[in-house]
Amino acid sequence: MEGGGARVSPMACGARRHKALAPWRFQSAFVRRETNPGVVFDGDLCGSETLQMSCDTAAGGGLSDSLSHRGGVDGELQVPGDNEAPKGGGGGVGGDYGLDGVDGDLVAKEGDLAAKVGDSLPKDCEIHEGLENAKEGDSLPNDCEIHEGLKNNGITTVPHGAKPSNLPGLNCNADAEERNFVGKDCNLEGSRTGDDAESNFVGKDCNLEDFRTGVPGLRKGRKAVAPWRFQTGYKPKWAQDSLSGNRSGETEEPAFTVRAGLSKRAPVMASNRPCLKGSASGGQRSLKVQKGTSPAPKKRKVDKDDHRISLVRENVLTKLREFRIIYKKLLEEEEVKCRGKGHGVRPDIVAFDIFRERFSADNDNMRYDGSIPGVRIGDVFNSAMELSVVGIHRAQSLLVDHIKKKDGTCLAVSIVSYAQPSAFDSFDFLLHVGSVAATCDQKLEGADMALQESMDTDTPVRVIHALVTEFGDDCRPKQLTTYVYGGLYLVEKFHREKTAGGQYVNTFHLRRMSGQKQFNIQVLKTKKLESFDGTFTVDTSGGLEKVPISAINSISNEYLVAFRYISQIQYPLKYRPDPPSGCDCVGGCSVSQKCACLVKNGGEFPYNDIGENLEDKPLIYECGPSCKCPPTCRNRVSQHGIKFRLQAFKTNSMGWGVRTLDFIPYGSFVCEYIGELLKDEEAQKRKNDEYLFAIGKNYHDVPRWKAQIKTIPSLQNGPTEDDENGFAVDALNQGNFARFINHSCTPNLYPQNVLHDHDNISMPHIMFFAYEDIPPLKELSYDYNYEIDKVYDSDGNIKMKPCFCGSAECTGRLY
Ligand SMILES: C[S@@+](CC[C@H](N)C(=O)[O-])C[C@H]1O[C@@H](n2cnc3c(N)ncnc32)[C@H](O)[C@@H]1O
Repeated sequence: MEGGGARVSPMACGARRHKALAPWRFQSAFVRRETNPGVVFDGDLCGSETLQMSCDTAAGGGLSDSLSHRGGVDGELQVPGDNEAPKGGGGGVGGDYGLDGVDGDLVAKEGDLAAKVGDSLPKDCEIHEGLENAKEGDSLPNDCEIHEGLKNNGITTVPHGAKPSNLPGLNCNADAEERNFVGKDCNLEGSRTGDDAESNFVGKDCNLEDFRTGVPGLRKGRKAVAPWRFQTGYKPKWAQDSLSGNRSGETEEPAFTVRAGLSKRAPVMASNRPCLKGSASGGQRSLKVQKGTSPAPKKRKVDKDDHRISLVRENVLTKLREFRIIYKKLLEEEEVKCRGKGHGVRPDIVAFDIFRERFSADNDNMRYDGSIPGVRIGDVFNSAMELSVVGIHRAQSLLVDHIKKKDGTCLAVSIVSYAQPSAFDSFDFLLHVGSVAATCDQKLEGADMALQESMDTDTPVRVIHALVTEFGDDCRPKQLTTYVYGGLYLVEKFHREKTAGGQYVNTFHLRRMSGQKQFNIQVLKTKKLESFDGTFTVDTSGGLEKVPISAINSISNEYLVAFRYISQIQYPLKYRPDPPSGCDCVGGCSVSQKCACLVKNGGEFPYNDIGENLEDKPLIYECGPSCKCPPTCRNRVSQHGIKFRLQAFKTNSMGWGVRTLDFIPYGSFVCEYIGELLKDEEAQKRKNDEYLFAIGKNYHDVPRWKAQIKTIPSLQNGPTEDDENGFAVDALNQGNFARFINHSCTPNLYPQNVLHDHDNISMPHIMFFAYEDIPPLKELSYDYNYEIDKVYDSDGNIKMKPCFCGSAECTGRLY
């Protein structure tokens, strides 16, 4: 981190000194891409398909996936277990995962995935009772048992006697997570009953209390006025282009575009981001604005094949979206239940049942071997249930999914591989360790026999890589599993190896079929904790956040810089705002009841019925402490704090950054920018302005807010003195993890002005919302909105700083 920053002599700019000095960065006021009706699916990225499918999907609709909410709660989701990721776990997390490159989402490296004996599995497996869709011997190996209680989760095959460490993604602790699908004969009891399952999906102790409550204030910054960075009220360039029709970067033209009907949600592809023509909030981006260089949009020819393909793809994405919506709703219900009494049934399983009812016909008719139309190599799935939803691997099938042919023989059609790639491994070759035979004479059975049949008949097998990220510490190790579709493989050969224990292990060699798209994603390294050579902090918030905020540095031994962690804005005594007047909606707020808070919002709920803010607004009034409505009121969203698991991590070129470990649906509240409230003059005097965020100044700067402003009573009077001389939040010495969120020219967050605990529009809360669906492991970013060539040092010289966001739309300079 550099100190000093954009210091400017207060007088350097004449009357509006701040303006000249500071390119105020970080403005909200941006336009959602949803305004662009088209949904674009990404094409190749670096020679490979991207991991954005899940995003796309969600783009359409919505919802949160298992990961997200699991995290939501206590971060207990992932179960740890002393088992480590199998081979290659890699080396810790690290690197600039999200920002460098569009889809840098997940990332992994190539690796020979070299599975070792026991790697992906087992032998005497047990299927816990209640597994409705799995029958004994179904997809599994020898000597399997079925235990009670586990319904449909396809999860529980566990090898007798196998060490946890042999089972990637397997958790044997009480916290255990079932989603890894592997299971082991360990303590899944809880899971069966749903107890531990909840840990995985809702957070262990169901700390979902405030799961979807409010959002705090919002702010606007006036460009001219605000000196520093971090102002709300700005519109990313691509967002603007989406309105204007301009776009750039044709080289990143998506493979195809779906024009209709995906959903209310905005497209998410980075490649579809048009070039910005000028900032909605006043043209901060002087370079672009001055030059007016936005190229005219090029029309892409879409032929019939493209159209057909896009429809198929759309169908897949729609299913996934539907599933996520169902799942999200169930999570919310689960949250309510948790508040009341105990745990319920795993929502992902229930969601899948509901989904199946709705889409049963489709699934039944689904072609089941070979590639699945509409599913692309590199597509990312957030849970095993999602694999089933799109048809690449049935939920009840554990590691190997197989089908019965007419002649009665079984054919393996897909494998979920938990072999973790290491740094130099290749995805081209895969070893799958099947069941363990008691004697060398024993016949192949179940899934192993199906794999042999696939080998004999040259039947391609879909391979889904289950990438396990460990992110806890020794005491509370946790895992995050993300599934990436790797393409078709052929089973080349199989052999039996004698283990030290005298048993024979069925080992299958699979080779990736040539001619497929490269599978070159980088995988978050999942190094064994004990050999991790970086630094790791379990919770940088020290328990102040509902969800722990871990910090990891896998590129050096440097710990997160010291600062005082606070979870609420620090108001100097003299500026402490008064509590607002509240509404009287005892039974809950509604537009028809003329809720006083909704009236302040212009007569409408600012959020949709699942708490999403789908479009930035000049200001949002949430219900607050004086209101009579319950905490579950739909008009309380950002005030309930973070619900996604987020992690500070050391990037290669931008210092520390923040990434999500969960899937974050578009429109979701992510976090607040917390720090010390300062008057502008005071902020100007601070030597280090790297963590300053100008607030409350830009309500009237955004042309497209004009209509909305007319409906918000508090903004009727036009710019006030405070617009010129307002406040800033400084997170340098005290703040929350949001201080580590880096800038990107194609950000995935936007700041929103929100008020809930006071009514002073010059000091709204800065609440970040997801500008798009954000997949797990993606770095979070927002646009600092610096005005190029308008940042000065203390001698009045223009300061320049290169931008390392890595976006295709990068302007090259931070300021
Ligand atoms: C609010 S801090 C963000 C957290 C910071 N990376 C850290 O380690 O504390 C802003 C500073 O991060 C760095 N930074 C953020 N985004 C950047 C980008 N896209 N390119 C280069 N540096 C960036 C710059 O040094 C900037 O002044």
